[in-house]
Amino acid sequence: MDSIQLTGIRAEGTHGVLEDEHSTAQPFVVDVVMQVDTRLAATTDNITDTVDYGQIANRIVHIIEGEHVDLIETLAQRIANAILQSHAVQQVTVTVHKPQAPITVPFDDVSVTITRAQEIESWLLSGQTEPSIASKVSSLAHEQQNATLQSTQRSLSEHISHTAHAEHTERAEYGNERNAEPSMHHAVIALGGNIGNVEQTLRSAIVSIDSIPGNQISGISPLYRTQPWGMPDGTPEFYNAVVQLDTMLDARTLLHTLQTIEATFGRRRDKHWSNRTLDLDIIDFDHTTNSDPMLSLPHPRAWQRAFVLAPWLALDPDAQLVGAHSGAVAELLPNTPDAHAVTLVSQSWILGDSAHID
Ligand SMILES: Nc1ncnc2c1ncn2[C@@H]1O[C@H](COP(=O)(O)OP(=O)(O)OP(=O)(O)O)[C@@H](O)[C@H]1O
Ligand SMILES: Nc1nc2c(c(=O)[nH]1)N=C(CO)CN2
Repeated sequence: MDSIQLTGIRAEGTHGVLEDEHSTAQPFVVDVVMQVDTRLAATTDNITDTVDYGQIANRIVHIIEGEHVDLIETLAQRIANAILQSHAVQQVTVTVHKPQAPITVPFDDVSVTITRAQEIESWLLSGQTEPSIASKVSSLAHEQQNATLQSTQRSLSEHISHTAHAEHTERAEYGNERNAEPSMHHAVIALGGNIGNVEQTLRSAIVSIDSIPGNQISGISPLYRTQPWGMPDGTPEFYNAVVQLDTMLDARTLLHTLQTIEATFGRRRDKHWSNRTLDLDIIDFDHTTNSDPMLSLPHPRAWQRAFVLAPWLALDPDAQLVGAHSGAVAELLPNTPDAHAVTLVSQSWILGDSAHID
């Protein structure tokens, strides 16, 4: 198997058993070896067919600088979990060095090395769940994941062959370049829901999106708890997040894929703005604009929704909305009616370690 190696990633963190280590940052250095089949990428020369090592480096720094843990074993596990979010990585070996560890004799370095392989449940579950429950949930998650992937891929290939027949003369629009070489697009997708175990659903939905051939999730926002926007009093609160996606799909195929994933997670479309298990909206696609009601770009209501703008801003402080209500997301956010109705739940929810959500 091919491997991609990233060594000497450095950042300061407050990890350690001693009280003083909880407050005084010290350096941690991380090396990773990722097992990736690079043959497809070498043929297509396309980053979405491999792993983006720049993204991996950012994830590692985010974890080192993030929430305190006592042990470098735990830190290594969190880093492995975060790397295995990229499904191109089949196995990863993580070494965490702590060169200034509080050891009272002269020493060069202390480190831990772990090897973990790709298993969906390795990052869907925190390892903090009670083991018997964990194994049940993990196999359910796995089954649901496989079912989602198969049904989405089936639906996607049907959609592609249908549209290829029906619309072969159509002009290229918002990334729908039927006669051109496929190219890479950048999308921002909002996720939300207010029925069931939404946190788990959102995590699984992200895996599903990332699993579609040609897709690579490149950024995941923190998780927010949000008051229902434009919905009657008594509506259960929502959880919302935003992801950035590199995709070879055109915008319409991407929307179709997202709707198939919504359906697999039990989304019903009986009423407008109704309670839902999962909602996936395309907020931005290559900064293009389009007024087709079937696919409006950017999303026509994003500019007035803190439940979209707050996670987007947390993910990308320079985010810009294009179109009729264009502007920096940082400037649009304070003017939204729900600006004070969004609460940060967790930065690292995707790793499965946020506070319990009922
Ligand atoms: N940018 C977009 N992202 C997702 N759906 C869109 C977009 N633009 C238009 N649509 C269309 O909107 C229709 C309704 O979508 P959906 O059921 O997700 O709406 P909603 O979540 O209830 O409301 P809202 O669109 O205000 O968030 C979809 O069938 C889809 O064709
Ligand atoms: N807080 C919150 N409110 C909403 C949401 C949502 O995701 N979060 N989605 C809606 C329709 O898409 C309507 N209202």
